[in-house]
Amino acid sequence: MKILLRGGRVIDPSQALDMVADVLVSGDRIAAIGQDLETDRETKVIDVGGCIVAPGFIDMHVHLREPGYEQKETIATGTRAAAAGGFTAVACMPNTQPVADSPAVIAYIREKARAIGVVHVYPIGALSKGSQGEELAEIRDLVEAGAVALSDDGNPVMNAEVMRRALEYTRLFNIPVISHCEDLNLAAGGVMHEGFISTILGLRGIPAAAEEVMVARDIILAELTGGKLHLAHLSSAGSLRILQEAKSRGIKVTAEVTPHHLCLTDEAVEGYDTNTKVNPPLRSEEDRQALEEALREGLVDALATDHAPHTEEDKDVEYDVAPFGISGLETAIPLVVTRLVETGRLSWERLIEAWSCQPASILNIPGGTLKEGGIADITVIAPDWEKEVDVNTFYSLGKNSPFQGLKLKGWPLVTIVAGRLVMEKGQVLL
Ligand SMILES: NC(=O)N[C@@H](CC(=O)O)C(=O)O
Ligand SMILES: [Zn+2]
Ligand SMILES: [Zn+2]
Repeated sequence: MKILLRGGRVIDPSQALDMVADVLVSGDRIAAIGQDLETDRETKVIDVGGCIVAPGFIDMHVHLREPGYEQKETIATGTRAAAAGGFTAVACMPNTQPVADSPAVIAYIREKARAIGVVHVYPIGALSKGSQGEELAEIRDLVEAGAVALSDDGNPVMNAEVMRRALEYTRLFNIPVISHCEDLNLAAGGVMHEGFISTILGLRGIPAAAEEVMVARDIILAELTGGKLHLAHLSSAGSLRILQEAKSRGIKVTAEVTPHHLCLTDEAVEGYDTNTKVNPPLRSEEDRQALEEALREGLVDALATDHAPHTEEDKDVEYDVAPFGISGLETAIPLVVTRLVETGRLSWERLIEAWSCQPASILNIPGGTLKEGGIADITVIAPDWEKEVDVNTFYSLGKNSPFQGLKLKGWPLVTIVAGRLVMEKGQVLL
């Protein structure tokens, strides 16, 4: 099977490539990039004139919910949501039931993904047993089973000594520790950003400091141990100042931001829509602008959705008791394209670097490049394709999006995974 993507703007930051060209896929590999490539009768030709052709987007932070919470999402539905959203690979968080703290759960996820998934799935192992933050998980076993990183995401690691040992031990395997930075005592029962709006709405706030003190702590521990630290879903300007200082001193730390923290602020909570309830919370406009700038300049390395699907039942309750999370995979790319790329605040090159090259490099997984001979994971985006977000068309079981009804441009047009056409014009083909 061959596929020819004809006449797109091919942007591959890994090779400093930005030109109008054809891309030929043969089997599971990139066969050639060039002008007017020849085709034979077996080649499926897709006209991508006016579109962006990029190395496959990798979402390094998703919650697939399986095993245990299959009513929220499954590996089958979550990977289809990823393909529909323009992603060729996802890394999935271990806060399942049971928690992915054993080789058996990691193996289960990988096997299920191989059998019925439509994009690559890289499991992240739990850092501590049951993600309780007390006793380290069997890290060697998790890595041998295929975990690409360790995290207790969903929960912070409150015990600094446990975090220290995780950062120390993971050095042996050269994998990152992904930290959900939240001091639970400071966050204490909060449900949104602590500020003027939380006061007006009468909702309990989570101060930015709850994140920032943990960012500072984890960076200090990364320096102490030499371990690789990756900071998940950063939300505040203060976190970025600490990150800046750490990077300027050469500490091994990387960071990600989400589309929702780049596109919304705490003002979105004003209608008490529980789909705006997310952890960390949507923060102030000043924070949002700082995140945008940090992504643009490369202080923040990567974009990630933190796709956190929940059922309508889960979310159809009072703001105070609703679970945290946004179903993000199927709006992520058009949100960032519409708000940041089309407005000239983020280049295509930087977008692709942050959502393809960097995640591959941070997790040390295949992808992030269109090099000839490499695996054919490709994302095509149609910058001019405009349509409204409709959660009813999501492949994800999680319809919990605060972006319902929003008109966006720059939808993903084609997703190719290991040479297989898995999505065309928004329709998943497998
Ligand atoms: N981000 C969220 O609001 N929710 C995540 C947990 C997490 O990423 O911390 C979830 O698992 O639902
Ligand atoms: Zn988290
Ligand atoms: Zn998460």
